[in-house]
Amino acid sequence: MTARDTIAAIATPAGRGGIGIVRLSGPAAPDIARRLTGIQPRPRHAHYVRFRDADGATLDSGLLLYFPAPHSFTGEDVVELQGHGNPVLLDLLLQRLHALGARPARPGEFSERAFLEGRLDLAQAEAVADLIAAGSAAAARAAQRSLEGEFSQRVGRLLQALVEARLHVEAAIDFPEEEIDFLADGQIAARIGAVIDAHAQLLEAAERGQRLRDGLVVAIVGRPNAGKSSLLNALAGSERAIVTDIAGTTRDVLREDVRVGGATLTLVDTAGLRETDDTVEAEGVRRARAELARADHVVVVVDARHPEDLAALREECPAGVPLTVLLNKIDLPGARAPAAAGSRAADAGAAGATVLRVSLRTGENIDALRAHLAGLAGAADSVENTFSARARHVDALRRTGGHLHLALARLDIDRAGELAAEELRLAQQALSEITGAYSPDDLLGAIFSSFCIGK
Ligand SMILES: Nc1nc2c(c(=O)[nH]1)N(C=O)[C@@H](CNc1ccc(C(=O)N[C@@H](CCC(=O)O)C(=O)O)cc1)CN2
Ligand SMILES: Nc1nc2c(ncn2[C@@H]2O[C@H](COP(=O)(O)OP(=O)(O)OP(=O)(O)O)[C@@H](O)[C@H]2O)c(=O)[nH]1
Ligand SMILES: [Mg+2]
Repeated sequence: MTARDTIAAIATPAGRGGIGIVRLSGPAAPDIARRLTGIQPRPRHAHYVRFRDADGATLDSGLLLYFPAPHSFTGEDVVELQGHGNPVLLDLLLQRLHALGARPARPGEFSERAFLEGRLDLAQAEAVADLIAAGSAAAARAAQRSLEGEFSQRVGRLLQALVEARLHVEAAIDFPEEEIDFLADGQIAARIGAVIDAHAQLLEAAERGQRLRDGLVVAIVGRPNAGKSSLLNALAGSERAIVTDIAGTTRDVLREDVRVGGATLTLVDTAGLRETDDTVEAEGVRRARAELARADHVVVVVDARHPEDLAALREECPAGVPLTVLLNKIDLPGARAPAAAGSRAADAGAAGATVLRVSLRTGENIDALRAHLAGLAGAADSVENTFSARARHVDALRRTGGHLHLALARLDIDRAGELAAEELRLAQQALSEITGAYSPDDLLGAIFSSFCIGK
């Protein structure tokens, strides 16, 4: 442990409010508090005091709290000054604290110190920021669960099983005369198999947690005039996009966050896909394809009078991205389902996708569409055991999984104990990045700098 300087920041949001809080953390905090207020703060006691300027004039009056190390949010000496919520007053107070020897905190520096002091692991520190950023009750509950260590504990349990499997492999290598037996009797492979199963469950849960945190990105694609922009407007509840009966109306990509059920989705409206000589429209089509390539989910809107359009559209969609097919305009005569179209191509187009028949004009079946989308976004999942997760965590878990599968292959197929051991070591390293037990140098800076100041 190295001695640290003392940091100060306004912890409450910018703007006027009932109360404004300035927080100090570091070894000089109690002394700075004493010089600011003239009293010696008692641990975990609320003092009503005057915050004084250098010349003794009252800057503000408020409450003073002192949490001595290590029993504080950061694990260092923490002082809170709870004054009136006026940004001018709070700035003056902060300047006074700087004059008394505190330095401005960087974004996330309080949480970073809590991490460095071992008060929170990395996933928990990230959950603090996610809790503050949560845009729905479900996302907030999930972040709370991560903050309480739910995610970290599950990572910890997997890590332990992985380390045990690794020890068995290492032991087998260390006793070469027994190695062949060890590797052949299938017990170690079974152990790794169990770790792989547990890993798959955790990855799935983390992906759900990430969807809750980040919201699902849903690209709306289809032929011109199918009703894509009408869909965006219907779900946004406003005339966000221009809708006309002219094919090729939408050219730019339009994004809109919409709430369905308890979840938030980002809908992406795009230009209708078709060959065109119009330079502007062609650029729109190019952008539509780019959105298609990076969406979490694709809604293909098809004019129900032309279900045969579906097969070609389906070919445009990247493999592996889940699809919803919306047969729109069922209010019009001539609307058909793909199966009824009698076309094999249309049937193939709908295979494996959820198909919903709607009219965006009359509103028919829109509720079913909403319920379906809410389910996709995780609102319908048992929120009870969901925890929040970030892309960083999901990425680390995917890399862990890759190494686990390789480890099993080395063992089972190649009978190469040393190579299996190395894969398990890499798996352990990737998994440890989540809670920060192992973290590459630049990772911490990247994580904490995205927090708010004062957090
Ligand atoms: N005024 C205020 N409200 C706040 C915070 C804060 O820092 N200040 N928080 C900041 O994020 C959150 C609460 N999180 C906190 C977590 C730990 C400790 C803390 O001092 N823990 C010590 C002492 C516990 C005790 O007194 O029983 C400990 O755990 O040892 C304080 C706040 C939300 N509300
Ligand atoms: N009858 C009927 N008309 C609809 C329905 N949905 C959309 N329309 C009409 O179809 C036309 C095209 O709708 P848009 O939402 O602009 O279609 P789009 O897919 O965004 O078209 P582009 O932007 O040109 O690719 C408009 O005149 C809409 O009013 C529907 O369910 N029934
Ligand atoms: Mg449009």
